[in-house]
Amino acid sequence: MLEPTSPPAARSFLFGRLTLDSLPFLKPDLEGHIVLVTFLAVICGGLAVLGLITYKRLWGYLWREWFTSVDHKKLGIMYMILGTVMLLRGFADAVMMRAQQAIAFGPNMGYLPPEHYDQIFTAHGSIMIFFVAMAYIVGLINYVMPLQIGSRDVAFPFLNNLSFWFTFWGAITFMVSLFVGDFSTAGWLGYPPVSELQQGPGVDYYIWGLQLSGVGTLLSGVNFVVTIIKMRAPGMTMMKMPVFTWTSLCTSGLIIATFPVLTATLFLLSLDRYVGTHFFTSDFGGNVMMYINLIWVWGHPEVYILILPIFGIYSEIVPTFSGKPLFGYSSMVYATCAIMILSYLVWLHHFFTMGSGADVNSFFSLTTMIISIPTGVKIFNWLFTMYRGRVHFTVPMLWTMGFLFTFTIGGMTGVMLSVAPADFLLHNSLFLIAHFHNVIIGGVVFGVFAGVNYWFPKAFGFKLDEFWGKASFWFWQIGFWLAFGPLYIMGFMGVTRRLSHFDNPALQPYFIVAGIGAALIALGIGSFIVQIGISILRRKQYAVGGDPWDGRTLEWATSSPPPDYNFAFVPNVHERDAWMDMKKHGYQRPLEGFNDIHMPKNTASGVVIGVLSFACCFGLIWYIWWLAAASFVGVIVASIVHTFNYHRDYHIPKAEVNAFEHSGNWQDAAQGANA
Ligand code: HEA
Ligand code: HEM
Ligand SMILES: [Cu+2]
Repeated sequence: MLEPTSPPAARSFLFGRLTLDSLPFLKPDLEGHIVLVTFLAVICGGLAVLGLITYKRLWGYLWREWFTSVDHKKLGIMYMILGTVMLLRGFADAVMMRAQQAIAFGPNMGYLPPEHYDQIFTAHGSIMIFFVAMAYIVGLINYVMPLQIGSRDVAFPFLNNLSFWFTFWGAITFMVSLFVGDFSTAGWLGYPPVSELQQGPGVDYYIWGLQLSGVGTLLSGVNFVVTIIKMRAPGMTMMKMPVFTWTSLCTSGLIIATFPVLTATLFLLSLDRYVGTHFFTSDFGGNVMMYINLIWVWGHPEVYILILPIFGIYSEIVPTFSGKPLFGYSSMVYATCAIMILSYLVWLHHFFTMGSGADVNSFFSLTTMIISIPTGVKIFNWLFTMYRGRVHFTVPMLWTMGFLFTFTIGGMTGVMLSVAPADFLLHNSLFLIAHFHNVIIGGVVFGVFAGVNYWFPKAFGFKLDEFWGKASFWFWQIGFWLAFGPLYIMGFMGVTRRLSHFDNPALQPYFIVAGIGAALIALGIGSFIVQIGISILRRKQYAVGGDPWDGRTLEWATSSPPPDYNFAFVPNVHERDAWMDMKKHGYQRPLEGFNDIHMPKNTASGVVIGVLSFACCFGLIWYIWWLAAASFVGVIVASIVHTFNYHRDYHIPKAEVNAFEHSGNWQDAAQGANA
């Protein structure tokens, strides 16, 4: 039997099992060269960025205004930047897989050996879920939700900063594995026995990267729930909350209930790997199915954690650009809650084929199908909102239309998979791969782009370029169908997932089309980056006021970008769509009578605890025990020291508030609407 760890001979006290052989870019083969080129590119790019920051003397500014910031708006933006950088990484992995599968037929083995291909799909899947989709979602909730409920920050601002750094260092852990050591080959959910028996540090990178970011996410979930429950503006009852806030609440509830399961499961897996227990392999009474159940008890709700806030984004965009209140507000809220609860009752649909028997399968089949009903309620509510509305086809609305079309099809193929007997044929086929990219790209990714285009003017005071926004949309939309349409077809023909080589040459044309689709998606990502760049260059021309879209919810009641304190006076809420209601009643922004505003102060503790936690994880990954122990003690000490910091708040003097409220930053609603 394989030993879970490498032979002790290669270990030293100082460096644990880290040796020069652990550096893949020193290996003289093709893979070594690929990693070397990537490594050099990253080093050069990194040095260029660091050099530029130093040259422009930005370090102090970044440290004071961003890294140590507890402002939910800045943290939100940092999450969005993290998500975008990781999207480039995750997409690079996808392109490598598409290139391999387009050429590896018959005698041609392609350019990636199987163990490398396996690392790539594992890294792609886990990066896309944890560091792209989750980072984007936590970022958007962070930015928008406190503004929507008329609050000045989240409930625990320091915790928010700490969450970000945990997530950030989790992402760095994954990135380091590219150049030092290797990565897990066990898939994005780390199934044993592979995850238990794979030698080397790969699985440990996976475990500790996810532990760091998982704790960060859990803390964000707690923060959001408390914020939404306790910090709403006066008059905003639960049933007057904006739908995005509702979906954020439900998602945070799901996070609180499921992420501890992930943490515990990965902890048990690390016991199996580090101290030789056997929770998840058959020796001594362990059981693989235990892991499969636990990981899906987290994994299935996770996909609804991703989609619920995105549904919230569409629920804000559709009414704004249809010039009507959302159709069926209450049914939207109840549907969200129903999905939240149902998402706990379906996890077994991921392993219908693993021997639960017909009765159990039927139960999970039915619960899965039932989720289509609240989801359908939402789809029809959006359509009825548009019906007889004056629909403006702005870029956010375009993404929304693309979502309605694409996601509905992806949802339907999900329902096909939920038919247990059909799943015996489709499980682990390319049909499954097409299903979930269909809902994740057509739902989550499109929604993030819709949300970014919608709220960007709020965050930066200027709109994003329309032409490049539309270009990005069409490249993604067409690229998606070319990339994943062939996978549906091949899935029906029985082609399974996670293959790095094929014998049947008849399949090659499908994979080539899929490759072309990925190329179009690359153009879509490129257009998005050009869109941001051009808009920054033309920011004067694209400048807008506080309320560029004639918005309905409170985030549009303040300036763009909002001041540190969000609202000089906390708004009073009387109706749903509070800001639209205020506008209808001839709201005038008060220009006098300001008070000092009590705000949380920035702190370096989050940065320090984040770095030390990463050092601890790195030590654990490489068996550098002194580093792990020292940095663990460091984390505890830094946390205790932080509790003795009594300078946690400050007041923005009323003179400063007064100056801002009279400044050129302000364009009032009426002006804003026409800007
Ligand atoms: C955002 C992510 C997301 C979302 C929203 C969904 C939504 C759904 N998923 Fe999917 N799914 C994944 C991400 C997601 N999934 C992932 C990542 C995997 C695979 C992981 C892996 O193995 O690696 C997976 C795998 C997966 C499986 C396992 C298959 C297998 O391993 O063999 C199944 C089986 O039941 C399934 C079903 C469904 C269903 C029924 C929905 C429903 O929620 C869809 C509901 C929506 C609609 C139906 C469309 C709109 C509705 C109407 C217009 C109303 C009318 C319609 C009807 C009455 C039918 N999914
Ligand atoms: C942008 C275009 C994308 C392309 C071209 C792409 C391509 C691929 C490919 C080729 C695979 C491997 C399929 C196989 O097993 O044979 C894969 C797997 C996967 N992808 Fe994507 N993907 C994209 C975006 C995304 C996004 C945005 C997410 C999630 C947010 C995602 C999540 C996953 C997951 C979870 C897996 C499964 C990994 C595993 O098997 O362990 N992908 N993708
Ligand atoms: Cu599921």
